[in-house]
Amino acid sequence: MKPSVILYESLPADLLSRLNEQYQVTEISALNAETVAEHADVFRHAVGLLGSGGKVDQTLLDSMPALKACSTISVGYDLFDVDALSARNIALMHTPTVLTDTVADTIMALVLASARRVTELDSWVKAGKWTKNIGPEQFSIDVHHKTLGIVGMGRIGKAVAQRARFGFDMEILYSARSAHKDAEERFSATRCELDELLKKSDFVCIILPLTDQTRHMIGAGQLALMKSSAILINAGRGPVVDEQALTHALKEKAIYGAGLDVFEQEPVPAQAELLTLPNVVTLPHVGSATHETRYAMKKDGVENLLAALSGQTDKNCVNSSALKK
Ligand SMILES: NC(=O)C1=CN([C@@H]2O[C@H](COP(=O)(O)OP(=O)(O)OC[C@H]3O[C@@H](n4cnc5c(N)ncnc54)[C@H](O)[C@@H]3O)[C@@H](O)[C@H]2O)C=CC1
Ligand SMILES: O=C(O)C(=O)CO
Repeated sequence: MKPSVILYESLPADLLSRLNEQYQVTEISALNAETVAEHADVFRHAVGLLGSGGKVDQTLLDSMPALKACSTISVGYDLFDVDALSARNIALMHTPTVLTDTVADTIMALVLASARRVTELDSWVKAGKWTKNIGPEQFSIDVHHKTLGIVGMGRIGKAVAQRARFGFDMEILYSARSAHKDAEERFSATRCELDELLKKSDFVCIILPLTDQTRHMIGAGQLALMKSSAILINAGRGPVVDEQALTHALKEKAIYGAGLDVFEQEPVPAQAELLTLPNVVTLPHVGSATHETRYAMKKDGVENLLAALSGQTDKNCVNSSALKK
């Protein structure tokens, strides 16, 4: 009998058949307490777990004594208890390379849409309000030649810097725990403290992972440092920004606007005050969600799981250094 793998995200037929060649695959609708209880026996025997969006914590691991590898169809892995996985010698695989450019494109879309009021004016035109020549009420602000501050100068941060520098002639500032000489050389990026970045930037782009250190890194105090003409973009994880403080800053016009792909609670509740504000552009966490990139992520996810289950964790493994070979 083939060893068992649990799949909690749908796969295209070609990728599913690659898994099926070697493993008995059980597909579940989502990873949660109900599906774990429903398929308790499969969870007890499964050696692999593939999907995205479910919490993989100690409670889940206790129900999976045979688990050898998890493969998340995402680059972010904040839903995983990495220490608990490493303590059990379970590999955690992710998809860090295939989505970088797509997410950077989404971030530039948020920069442009929020600065040039694309969605707001689109609604205005469609509502039949364009009845005479436009005036200053419809004017917006320039993106080109402005200063972009990047908080999270990793793979995606650098891809954003590249677009901003060479596509829009923007000055690039970044704040980071250590210097990124490659970004300084390629994009003439200047490293500075977070406070200075917030004070000087016309656009503040947050593309950080969610960790104990980054949770609410941007709160009322940080927003107060930003220029009243500046725009905040968050495409990392929602809880990095204190949403209540952001709502207040936008309402008071303490900052010009925001572009958000991620929220403290997802899906963002329909009654959230944030959604009533004209100076915020919202997306439903679609940073990587193009047909091409979502296929590439799923392919990576399958290949990562197959590799990890055959003992290969040299590529795309979050906790390779903690694993006993
Ligand atoms: N909106 C979306 O659909 C997507 C969101 N993401 C999010 O973006 C994050 C970043 O992705 P990548 O650029 O591929 O990751 P990365 O690991 O290449 O970059 C993250 C950067 O943040 C820095 N960082 C971490 N903690 C920090 C701290 N406390 N202070 C300052 N800098 C800190 C790291 O040193 C690194 O340079 C992911 O972890 C994920 O949460 C990623 C893909 C899609
Ligand atoms: O990969 C991630 O971390 C996402 O948020 C979705 O692509």
